[in-house]
Amino acid sequence: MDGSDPSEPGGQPTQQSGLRDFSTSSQVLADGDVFQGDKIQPESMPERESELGEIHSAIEPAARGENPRNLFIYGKPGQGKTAAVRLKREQFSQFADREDLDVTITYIECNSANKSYHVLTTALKKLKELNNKPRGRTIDNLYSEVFDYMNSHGGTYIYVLDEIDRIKDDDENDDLNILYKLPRAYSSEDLDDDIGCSVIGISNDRRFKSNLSPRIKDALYDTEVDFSPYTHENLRTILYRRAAKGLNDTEVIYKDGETAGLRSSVISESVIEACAESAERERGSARQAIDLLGQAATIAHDERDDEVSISHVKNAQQEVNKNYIKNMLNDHTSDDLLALCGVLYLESRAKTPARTNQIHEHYTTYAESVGDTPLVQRRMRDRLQDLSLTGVINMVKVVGGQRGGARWEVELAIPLDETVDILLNDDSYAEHYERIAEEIASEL
Ligand SMILES: Nc1ncnc2c1ncn2[C@@H]1O[C@H](COP(=O)(O)OP(=O)(O)OP(=O)(O)O)[C@@H](O)[C@H]1O
Repeated sequence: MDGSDPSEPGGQPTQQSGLRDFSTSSQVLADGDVFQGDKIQPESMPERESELGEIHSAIEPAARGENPRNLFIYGKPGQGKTAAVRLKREQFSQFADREDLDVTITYIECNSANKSYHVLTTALKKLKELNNKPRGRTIDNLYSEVFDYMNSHGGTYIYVLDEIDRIKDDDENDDLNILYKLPRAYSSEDLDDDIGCSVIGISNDRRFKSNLSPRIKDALYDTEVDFSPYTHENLRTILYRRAAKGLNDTEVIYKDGETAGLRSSVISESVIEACAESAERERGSARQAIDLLGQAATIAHDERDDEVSISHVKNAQQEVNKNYIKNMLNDHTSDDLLALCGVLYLESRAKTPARTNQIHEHYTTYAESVGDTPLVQRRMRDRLQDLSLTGVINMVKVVGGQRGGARWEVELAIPLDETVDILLNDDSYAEHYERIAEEIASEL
């Protein structure tokens, strides 16, 4: 093989052949990895100064040999919760090394450790630096092993439980629930008096707290920090720093220690503005803003352009929106999604804000069409409430209708076209929702 195009006499690749030359470099991208998922950890987060301060205050007692505070961090997706905790962990670990402090901060991703049992096996694997998680133990054994380890090694232990809302035990017994046990271990008989222990829980699910038993709530919620959605200005400065890292010939301009602008030959302020504006509209997610900029830069590179332009951003937008919406839908049950289909139908016919009885009518037809038993209106309204808590729809109570009573009004909070497109074409949804989505799409 000589790498030539066999379909062409003479073997030269052409535009028509659909083959593009590979390239080892890029006119715009200095390091595309900078925009990939959550691969790169920010070295500073000036937009989260006060939230970092709260994390700092919760951890710092450990430096004085006191027990650190339990902390609960809430915020919508992409608001820098994980990044902020990691940044503080890094900063504190360096300080602890310098000062020879015995503090262990263990980070556990509860998405894959979604039962108390799995959290404990993950904790043991990390604490004891095992190759695999321990197997075949009872939950009592695991608690004993974790506490024995802490008692015998001494020091202070901070457990970061990211996506803590994923922990759902089959056993309703609080005494065996990690969310009860760990935050109060410090004052229990499980740990020796000189051992410190606390929990930092991170969640993007507002429903989580309301579903906890009062005992767990009490144990877990010492201090709560809310990561409110990033503003347009926040997203702009986050994007400046990412652009300077990931794009060629681009640097942030600082004035008196503050971010003042961007100097670049491959991207203009207006393109950064467009990315920030789009992400702000979609609940101010930094992840989405960074994704969008990265996709736009990749399209510019693929097209062998020497600048990232607004039209690259527009092309990238649809793809990024779709990924974002898919992540949101993943968090919902089939009943939620059927109720959402009712909203989508009305939204596509410009009949929103809609009332629950209108949505229920379409929801019922859709549930029956896929062989599900429809919920009664009141229970379907609970499903709508769940969709509202994750930001898929807006749901407001309006007082003073025709009969003077209160009623709920609902409208879609995410882009209509992309949502319908996912239900219609995405492998995870199309099998169940394709027919329904076709009907909704018929008027788009
Ligand atoms: N202030 C910031 N400066 C630089 N990068 C940021 C900032 N905030 C967030 N990011 C980046 O945005 C992405 C999302 O952040 P992060 O994972 O911390 O969000 P999150 O709130 O934990 O989201 P989720 O609830 O979805 O897990 C990451 O790539 C992170 O590095």
